[in-house]
Amino acid sequence: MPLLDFFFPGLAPATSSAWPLLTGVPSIYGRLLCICGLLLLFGKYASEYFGKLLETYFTSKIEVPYSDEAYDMLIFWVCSQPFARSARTSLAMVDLKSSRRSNGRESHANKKSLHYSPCNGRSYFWHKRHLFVFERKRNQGELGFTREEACISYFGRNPNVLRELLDECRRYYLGLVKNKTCVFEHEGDRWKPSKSRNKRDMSTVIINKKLKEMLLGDVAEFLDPKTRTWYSTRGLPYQRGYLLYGPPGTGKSSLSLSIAGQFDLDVYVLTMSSLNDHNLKTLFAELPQHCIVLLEDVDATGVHRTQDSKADASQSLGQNGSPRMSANGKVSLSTLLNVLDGLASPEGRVLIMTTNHIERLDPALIRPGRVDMKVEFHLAEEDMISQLFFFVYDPHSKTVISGDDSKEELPQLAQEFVAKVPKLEFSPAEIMSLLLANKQSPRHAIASVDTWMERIREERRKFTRTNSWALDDNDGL
Ligand SMILES: Nc1ncnc2c1ncn2[C@@H]1O[C@H](COP(=O)(O)OP(=O)(O)OP(=O)(O)O)[C@@H](O)[C@H]1O
Repeated sequence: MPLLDFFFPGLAPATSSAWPLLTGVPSIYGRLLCICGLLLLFGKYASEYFGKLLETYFTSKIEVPYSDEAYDMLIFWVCSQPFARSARTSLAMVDLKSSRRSNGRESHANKKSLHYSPCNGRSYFWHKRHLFVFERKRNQGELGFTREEACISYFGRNPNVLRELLDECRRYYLGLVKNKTCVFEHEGDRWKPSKSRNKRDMSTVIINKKLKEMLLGDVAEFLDPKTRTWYSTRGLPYQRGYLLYGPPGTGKSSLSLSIAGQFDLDVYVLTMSSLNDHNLKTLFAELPQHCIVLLEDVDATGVHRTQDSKADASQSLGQNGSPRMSANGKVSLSTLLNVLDGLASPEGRVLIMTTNHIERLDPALIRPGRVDMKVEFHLAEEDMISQLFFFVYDPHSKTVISGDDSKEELPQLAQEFVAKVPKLEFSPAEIMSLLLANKQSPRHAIASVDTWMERIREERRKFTRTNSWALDDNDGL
């Protein structure tokens, strides 16, 4: 017993109380049953004990939280490994690589193919002459959210082996997202990678050439390492802000994604309507260096002007130092202004705000320093209509679609199309929808202009009526 207690502390009391029972049982079968029970108890206890001992002294481990991009790196690599295919309990997900492999032209057979990764429990696998254990757990987090966590361990005491494995996962993942723009969205106060999109070539966004060059030149200059040194020697916060404003469907979001693709930056999208002051501060504090923070439709975000828009950061703290929420639980303007200027903002952060209504924005939000360049987007004028036409039908364009008209005729057809579409009335998005609906035939697009215009105008009239009713209803309330 003392020996048992020495090796397996806690087991001896259990077995000692079972001993008199064992000796007191008169029947041989009863004794055998007791012995089996004791052996089972001992076996379970010993395996747990040795398992813990092994884990504590002879294995190395790295935990990877669900909210971090490293989680995706690990999972995508795991999915590509043979051991993942033989796991008996798996999680099924749509394969990120499938569209890449098929070069965008997915046949029905491999469309949205699934990949499987082991879940709930441990999977053992050999890799580069080491035995690893992959484990995935699900914990119940705050507010009832289920939080996942993965960990990878190996039998050995050199942590570099695990780091090298994670580095391999990282390289594999970067290969997968090559030519893609990684977009992050928030879940509570955590960033989570959402879908990665194919990089959008800058040439596919049609705006005034000079304006585009000016904007790209400004971003390039800002991201130049020399500029960073320039900022730091002067003690200035190394951040830049842009405001893209104009009617819906004029290319503001598309341009933001193209900039991200061109400069190989990740995009962090902030949806202000689902945030409060505390979450906004935490999310800003967790942004990486060199990224784009995209604040879309900033006028519609619910940011409201507080009495003290110039309040300092200390004022937004409650009595016990905890962050004070704005009155309606949403983000207050003062907090937004503070995080944009504040120390929590990362180095090299490019802020892009987009809006359809610049006149609704608080002047403090878009003052120089917070917004360094304002770019106005317009409805399509003559040159833009013509560029959109060539973009869709020009055989030299990357999105070539063979048409029924010869190439020589195209300039002539473009002129006809431009002559039929009124200037500064329709957005590029609307014109694109017409052209794409007739992508096989420019002639057909020209013939459809009148009916298309009529339809768009009617939709607008309906929309205005509905909106005015909604406003009347609100007035009534
Ligand atoms: N200037 C443009 N050049 C090329 N495509 C455009 C342009 N503007 C809009 N489009 C097309 O129209 C669609 C909508 O564009 P986008 O979302 O960028 O507009 P937006 O100005 O951000 O609109 P909103 O203000 O409603 O968010 C996209 O699919 C895009 O390809």
